[in-house]
Amino acid sequence: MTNPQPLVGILMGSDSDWPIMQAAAKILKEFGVPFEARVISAHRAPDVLFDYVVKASDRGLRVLIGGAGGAAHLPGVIAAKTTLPVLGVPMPSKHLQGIDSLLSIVQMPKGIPVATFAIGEAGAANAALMAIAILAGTDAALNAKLTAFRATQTERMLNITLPEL
Ligand SMILES: Nc1c(C(=O)O)ncn1[C@@H]1O[C@H](COP(=O)(O)O)[C@@H](O)[C@H]1O
Repeated sequence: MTNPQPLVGILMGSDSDWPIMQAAAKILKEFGVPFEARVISAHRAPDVLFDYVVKASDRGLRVLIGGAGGAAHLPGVIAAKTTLPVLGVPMPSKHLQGIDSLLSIVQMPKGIPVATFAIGEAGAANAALMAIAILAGTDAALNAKLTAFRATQTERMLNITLPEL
C-alpha cells in the first residue's frame, strides 16, 4: 500500500514530544490531509534535518510544523532552510513549563518568520488547523470541510446547558 503524497510535514525534536504533537496529526487525519511525522532534532541531527528540509518542497510538502521544547531551535532552523510556511509549536518543559520553548520559537530575527502557536496541545491542534487553512486557499473541498468544522464547533457550544446550582 502506498501512502498518499504528504502535504504537511510534522517534525519534532524528540519522541517525548509526540504525546503533544499527536494533536496535530489527529486533526490532519480527521480532515484527510496527507502528512508525515518525523523526529529530527536540529541539535542532535543537524545534517539529517538540513537534508529533509531542503528536499521538502520538491517532495510536494506545502507546510512544515515544528514542535520543540526548551532551547527550541528546531522551527527556526527549519525556516532558515526553506521558504515553505513553518508553524512552530512550543512544548511544555519540565522546569520552565514551556515558557522557554515559547520564547525560543517566537523571538525570530526579522526576515525569517516562524508562525508561533500556544504551548502544548492547543498549539499543536491549532498549527494543524492553520496548515489546513493554508492548503484550503487552493482546495475548495478542504475549505468546505474547514467551514463545516467551525459550524460544528459553534453548534456544540450553543447546545451547552450548564448544570443547575
Ligand atoms: N528543542 C529541541 C531540539 C531542537 O530544537 O533541535 N531537539 C530536541 N529538543 C527538545 O528537547 C526536549 C527534551 O528532549 P528529550 O526528551 O529527548 O530529552 C524535547 O522537548 C525536544 O523537543
